[in-house]
Amino acid sequence: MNKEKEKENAALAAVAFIEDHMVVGLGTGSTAYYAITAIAERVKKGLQIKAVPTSEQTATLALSLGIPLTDINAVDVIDITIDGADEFTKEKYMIKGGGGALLREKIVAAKTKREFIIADASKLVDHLGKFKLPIEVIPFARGYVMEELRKLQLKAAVRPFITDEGNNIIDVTYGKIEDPIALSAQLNEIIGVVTHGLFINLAFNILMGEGDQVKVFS
Ligand SMILES: O=C[C@H](O)[C@H](O)[C@H](O)COP(=O)(O)O
Repeated sequence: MNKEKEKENAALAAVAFIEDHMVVGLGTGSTAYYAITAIAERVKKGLQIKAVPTSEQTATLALSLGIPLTDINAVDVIDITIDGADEFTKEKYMIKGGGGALLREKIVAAKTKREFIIADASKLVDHLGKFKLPIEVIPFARGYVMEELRKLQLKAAVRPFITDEGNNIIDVTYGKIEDPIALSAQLNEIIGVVTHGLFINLAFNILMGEGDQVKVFS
């Protein structure tokens, strides 16, 4: 079974949870793409939802497919969000932000009742850290944060990319993250860090396509 089919199967399983009148968060990336196109198909058939996009890229895609959008600040709660991940463990710890959308994705996830993460089987890892951890920093703090990471003897590089919020991203090589909860707290303490790509206690279910099955981590 190929990776794209696994992504699509996971996406279709998640989209089945969407009901009329829900506020739906739309993720970003190549896996979320399958969910967005499946949602658009249901909207064409009469499904009534309002959607909150997690990036400008997703907003453009959703609008082009006829999915009605709303402002995140105009809703009290988001019922369901469907988003991808760069890596995840069976404890539902994740790294996100490979596509640079981590900040809005994290805000949307925090405001969501049921966050469904969809992925192909290659994203499941025993320990996070093979994927470089994205850290979003305000441009003014870029040099300072790089220096702080250097002091910790970490390999870090500024990504040639500006986020939707006008910030920079620093990708940090960890190799193996022993304690994601402690690392998350440590990174949040660095002045100038807006957020980082560690998502902890934010997924309701992870739906992973594996062969022609969809495995659920809850
Ligand atoms: O910033 C991007 C997001 O966190 C994506 O959800 C993540 O990078 C996974 O993307 P993909 O589904 O393309 O692997």
